[in-house]
Amino acid sequence: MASPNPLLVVELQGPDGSSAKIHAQGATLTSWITPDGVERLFVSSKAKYQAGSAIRGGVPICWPQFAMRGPLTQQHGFARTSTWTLASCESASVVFSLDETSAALPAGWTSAFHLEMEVRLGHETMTQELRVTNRGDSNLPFTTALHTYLAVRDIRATGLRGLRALLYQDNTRPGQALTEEEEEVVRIQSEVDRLYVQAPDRLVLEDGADGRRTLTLAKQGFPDVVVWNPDGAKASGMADLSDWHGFLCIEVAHAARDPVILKPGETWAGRQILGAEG
Ligand SMILES: O=P(O)(O)OC[C@H]1O[C@@H](O)[C@H](O)[C@@H](O)[C@@H]1O
Repeated sequence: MASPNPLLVVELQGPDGSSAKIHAQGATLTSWITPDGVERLFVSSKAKYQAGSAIRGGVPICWPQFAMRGPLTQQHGFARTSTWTLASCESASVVFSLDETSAALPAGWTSAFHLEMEVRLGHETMTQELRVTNRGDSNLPFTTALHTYLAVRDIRATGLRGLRALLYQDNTRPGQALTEEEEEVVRIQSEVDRLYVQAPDRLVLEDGADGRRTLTLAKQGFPDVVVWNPDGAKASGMADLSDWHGFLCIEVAHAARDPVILKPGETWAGRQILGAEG
């Protein structure tokens, strides 16, 4: 079988005039333009599109490990740095797949698996589903996230609804479990790197201080949510990041508590549904 092509890009057209682009490199969704012509995802202008690298922006897939929450020494795992294979494609949907025969595996990896990443455009919605099947004969544990870089006009004028009073683990203060404030809207005034435990299944992003452009983010199968923006000081040390003001990462995740443990033959699925309301 021919090797998957890291430069392959699939373009989708939604039934409502929306469009999307998905790169075979990491099966990374890199563009979702809603019918109003607005690009809803952020991709760094310094992003690298090459085998072995993760694309800085869009929706990289963290698997089989979110951050360093697992046995691998590779932050966020190898799904985002592997080149996936195009499995099927229609005008408004696509499925990419990855298994142990073509993934960029770390030394010592022995598990057999099959991943599928599906993107589907609907009416004012974009649905993205990750499916993981254990093809081996022993349990397959993993943590995971869809690391979504949402485009915002100005991070300082961005608000997020749905996190009120939630328990979170703060990655800028490791080891600390904290509780979010009682405010309805969380605003980003400095570096943020929080893993909210058992977050609600629907969040709303307000893009702009007036809250006029909103985006809803619904999740199924992912209990947790990560909110990340590095702010200026950390961003200056990231060679492939162009504009830290222009995005907020909201990452549906299964990472805070026990890993998913898939028995031989089992399949796990997690989904996010982004909806543009204006
Ligand atoms: O630079 P990377 O590996 O893409 O990670 C970016 C960020 O990803 C977030 O998910 C993590 O919570 C952050 O700690 C991390 O800095």
